[in-house]
Amino acid sequence: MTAAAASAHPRTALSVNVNKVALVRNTRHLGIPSVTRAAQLCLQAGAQGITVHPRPDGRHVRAHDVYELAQLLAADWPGREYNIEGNPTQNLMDFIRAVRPAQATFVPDSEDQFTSDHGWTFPQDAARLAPLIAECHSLGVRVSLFMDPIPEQMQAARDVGADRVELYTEPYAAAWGTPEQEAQLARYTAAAQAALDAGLGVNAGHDLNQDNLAAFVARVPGLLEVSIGHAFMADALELGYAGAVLAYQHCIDAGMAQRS
Ligand SMILES: CC(=O)[C@@H](O)[C@H](O)COP(=O)(O)O
Ligand SMILES: NCC(=O)COP(=O)(O)O
Repeated sequence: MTAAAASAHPRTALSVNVNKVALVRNTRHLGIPSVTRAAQLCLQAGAQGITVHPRPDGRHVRAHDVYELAQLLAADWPGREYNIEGNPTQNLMDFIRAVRPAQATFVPDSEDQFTSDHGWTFPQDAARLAPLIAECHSLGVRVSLFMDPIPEQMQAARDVGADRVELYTEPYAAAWGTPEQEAQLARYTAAAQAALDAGLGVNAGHDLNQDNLAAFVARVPGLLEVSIGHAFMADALELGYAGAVLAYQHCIDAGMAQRS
């Protein structure tokens, strides 16, 4: 990538989601594998951030993890970002008020949801999100809204006060390697451009992996951050945390090199 191109496109940041380390840890009362050690090793290897999604049922990341990770990042990694995800009408705001992370990602999940599978919808969700977004801003916290890749929804996300959107990428991942792959990429490219046109930053996440990441980075304009957990941790079981960070950074750099 030329220097001019590099300066034109900020490098897409990798935020490692450590939910699944906590999931395994919770299957015994031994405290291993350590969530904070996983984060430390990922940050040492160059990850630009750590993401957690402390769901109300405590199935994986729990309150103590949220606070321990906040202490780790503040003490050892002041330049890296902490991204806390959740539903702001459930338990998320208590964590945001206590921790004041770099970013809060609002996700419209129900308490017993298997995993995140949809974004916010406007105008229906605007009235209840606006004051919560304003409160995050008063605390100095950036707000990203988890969104489906629908261009027509992006201006409304901006109008409610969001700084960024996180494009929900499961449909893209599910189409990878099928005849639908290109159509999905075009869908996310259009949604990202609409977000940029509305003055939003663009994040992305859910089911991104080493196979589908480079093409996404190459084609989706203005991609500031990808948050990756499930596939990352599956790869880390084979590569180690540092090896997985390097592998995913390689995918990001390969995608950056293909950007026009
Ligand atoms: C919002 C999203 O897509 C993921 O960040 C979410 O954290 C996945 O949650 P689980 O790890 O509980 O599947
Ligand atoms: N916001 C997406 C995220 O943090 C991790 O999603 P996944 O890679 O576990 O699907």
